[in-house]
Amino acid sequence: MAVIEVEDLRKRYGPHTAVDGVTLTVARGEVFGLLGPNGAGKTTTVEILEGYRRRDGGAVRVLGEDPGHAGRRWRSRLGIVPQGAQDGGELTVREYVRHVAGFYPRPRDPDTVIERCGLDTKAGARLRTLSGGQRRRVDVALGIVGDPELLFLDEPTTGFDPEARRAFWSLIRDLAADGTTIVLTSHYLDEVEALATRLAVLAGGRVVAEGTPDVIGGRTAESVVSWQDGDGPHRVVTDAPLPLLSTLAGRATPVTGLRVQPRSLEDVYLELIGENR
Ligand SMILES: Nc1ncnc2c1ncn2[C@@H]1O[C@H](COP(=O)(O)OP(=O)(O)OP(=O)(O)O)[C@@H](O)[C@H]1O
Repeated sequence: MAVIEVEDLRKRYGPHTAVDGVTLTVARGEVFGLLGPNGAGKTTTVEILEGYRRRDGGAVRVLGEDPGHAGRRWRSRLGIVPQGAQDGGELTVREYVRHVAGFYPRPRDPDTVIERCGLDTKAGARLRTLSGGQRRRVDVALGIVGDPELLFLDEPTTGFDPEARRAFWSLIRDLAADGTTIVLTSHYLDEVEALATRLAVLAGGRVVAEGTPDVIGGRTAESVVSWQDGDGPHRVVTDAPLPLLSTLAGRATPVTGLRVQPRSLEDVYLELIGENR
């Protein structure tokens, strides 16, 4: 069943068209990645889906309702980790997470959420004393404490150290395995590749590619063959790797470090946004 249905979504800011006919569907339990350069329209699109921004055109259904007219009950089914971090302040992490849990009809246990977000040693610390990455973890805790059916994550791991990022990935996988639908906006392509079951690339307010991370943008149509020999490292992008491999196999001098890989998501992404600039 579709949790998000967007048809020909449009949004203008004065003369500037920020979202120019976006159509997409997200099914229950998917981790849907939204990629695109700065200014592509990702946050505008997501804020319309969250009911925080009005659209100028198109049809949108989120959890069966139009976000432009949905009420508090509908909102309590969403979890949102927006781009900007929450304010600091005099509350402790535990006080703040408990406070926000109180807004939801069936919240998760705040202490378990704090622990899952790697904040147990900071539960008693005041928000203003946290590092940037720790504050971001509080944002994630606030986004999931309501036990949302649909979770929006806008660049969630900015400022995370590598260990915290891996722990976050495992948290997201657990949430998805429990049936939470997740929309993940990120500039970290490795993050999207690791987590997304499907993704869309936005450029200039339009969807320029959509698919699973392994096939998007014709990723599997070509392979990258790389190896080393006496002349140094080599890298060839080809749609026919087998003849090249058999040539390399027949060489008198040895070839080392031979690898055959699909094109990286980064290569494909840069090509897509370059074509649609
Ligand atoms: N409130 C606003 N008023 C005027 N223009 C806006 C407003 N919000 C966004 N825009 C413009 O709309 C376009 C899309 O912005 P948006 O924030 O949706 O992009 P984004 O893909 O989320 O970018 P980023 O990766 O930088 O977060 C940009 O050109 C931006 O300058």
